[in-house]
Amino acid sequence: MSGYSSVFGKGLFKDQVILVTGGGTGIGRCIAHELASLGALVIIAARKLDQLNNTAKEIRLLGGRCETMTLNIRDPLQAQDLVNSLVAKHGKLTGLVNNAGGQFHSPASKMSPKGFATVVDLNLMGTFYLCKAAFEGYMGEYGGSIVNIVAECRNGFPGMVHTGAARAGIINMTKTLAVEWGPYNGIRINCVAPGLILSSGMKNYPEKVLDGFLDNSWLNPAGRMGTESEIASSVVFLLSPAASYINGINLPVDGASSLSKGDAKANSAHPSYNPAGSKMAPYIGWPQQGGEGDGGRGGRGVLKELDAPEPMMQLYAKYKSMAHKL
Ligand SMILES: CCCCCCCCCCC/C=C/C(=O)SCCNC(=O)CCNC(=O)[C@H](O)C(C)(C)COP(=O)(O)OP(=O)(O)OC[C@H]1O[C@@H](n2cnc3c(N)ncnc32)[C@H](O)[C@@H]1OP(=O)(O)O
Ligand SMILES: NC(=O)C1=CN([C@@H]2O[C@H](COP(=O)(O)OP(=O)(O)OC[C@H]3O[C@@H](n4cnc5c(N)ncnc54)[C@H](OP(=O)(O)O)[C@@H]3O)[C@@H](O)[C@H]2O)C=CC1
Repeated sequence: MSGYSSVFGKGLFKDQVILVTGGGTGIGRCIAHELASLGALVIIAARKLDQLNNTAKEIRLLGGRCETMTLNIRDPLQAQDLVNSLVAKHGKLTGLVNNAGGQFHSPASKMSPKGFATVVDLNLMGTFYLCKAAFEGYMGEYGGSIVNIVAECRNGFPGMVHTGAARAGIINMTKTLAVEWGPYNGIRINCVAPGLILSSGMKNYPEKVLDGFLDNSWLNPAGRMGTESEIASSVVFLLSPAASYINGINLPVDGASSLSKGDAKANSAHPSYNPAGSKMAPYIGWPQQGGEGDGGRGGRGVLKELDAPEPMMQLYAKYKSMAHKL
């Protein structure tokens, strides 16, 4: 169609040098492919060089540009060195995707302090090191765009308290950096929060946990897991000039599963797990006008506290009998 000009096209990132951490596998690999197909020179970095080289080879075979560098994101000096040598070689670092990360499944009650700290160190600290290195090594002077891959955690993260805390920290850090760094030649920094994604990352989980992920599909309005491409396309958008006025956001890409999550089973390993119902007394704000006997049904001239199907009314009556008395 004539008269329209869209940034979306093969040359979208043609002058860009974009670093993708964890770009050898899974979601990072898919992001690297997508960016290279749109013209970027993609630098993929992680610990295992063989995986990185395989991905770089795939990209080059398809006509894209990709280089590899080894990196442990838990080491701030490695992050700094990598950015400095990359900028020395290519003259710029216009984009950064902090995708490397992960965790293990464990109820909080069974998690050691070191296990918690390890995952916070990997995800939260690792992301901070790379952001800071990119700012100091290039973006602070010339601008750029950063996307942090987190995990959907808006309702907490039952079964993975460490990563929920770390990712929430990244989301908040992102907001702060958007404000602090926006004025530096328009740095933009945003998050993408994947829900359950069919990716190589799933290989890290034992069968029982995977069964739990699959079981959870009924809580997901999409009725399915997501794809790596669904994450990559969101990253492409946020890195692109089409998102030039978007800064400091977190974009959940989860089929709305985080809006419907209610995974009370996640802590079932603890001996005090009580499937019969919570022992925490509910708070009910209605005045105790009808007494407890009517279960909030009204009648005898008093206010009806709840208008619901009978099974819910019975539950409400139970809650009323447990309720905090103020
Ligand atoms: C249940 C239903 C929920 C439904 C809703 C879900 C919606 C979203 C789902 C999101 C799913 C997420 C998927 C992904 O993220 S895929 C990416 C996957 N990749 C990974 O996760 C790999 C991550 N793992 C690692 O990188 C490392 O294992 C890790 C960094 C975590 C640890 O490596 P490190 O070598 O540093 O650790 P150590 O072995 O030295 O151990 C340090 C302490 O941590 C404890 N630990 C480590 N692993 C485990 C484990 N599997 N279980 C328990 N504890 C563990 C270890 O014991 C050490 O502590 P202690 O010395 O005190 O014992
Ligand atoms: N798949 C899913 O359902 C979800 C994934 N996520 C997140 O998305 C991101 C990508 O996950 P996914 O592709 O599924 O899983 P993968 O396990 O395939 O990807 C993780 C990548 O991170 C790299 N990595 C891990 N630790 C380090 C480190 N210390 N330094 C440098 N690189 C590291 C790994 O490479 P190497 O081992 O070579 O270092 C690997 O390439 C992760 O942050 C993950 O937690 C979030 C929510 C859901």
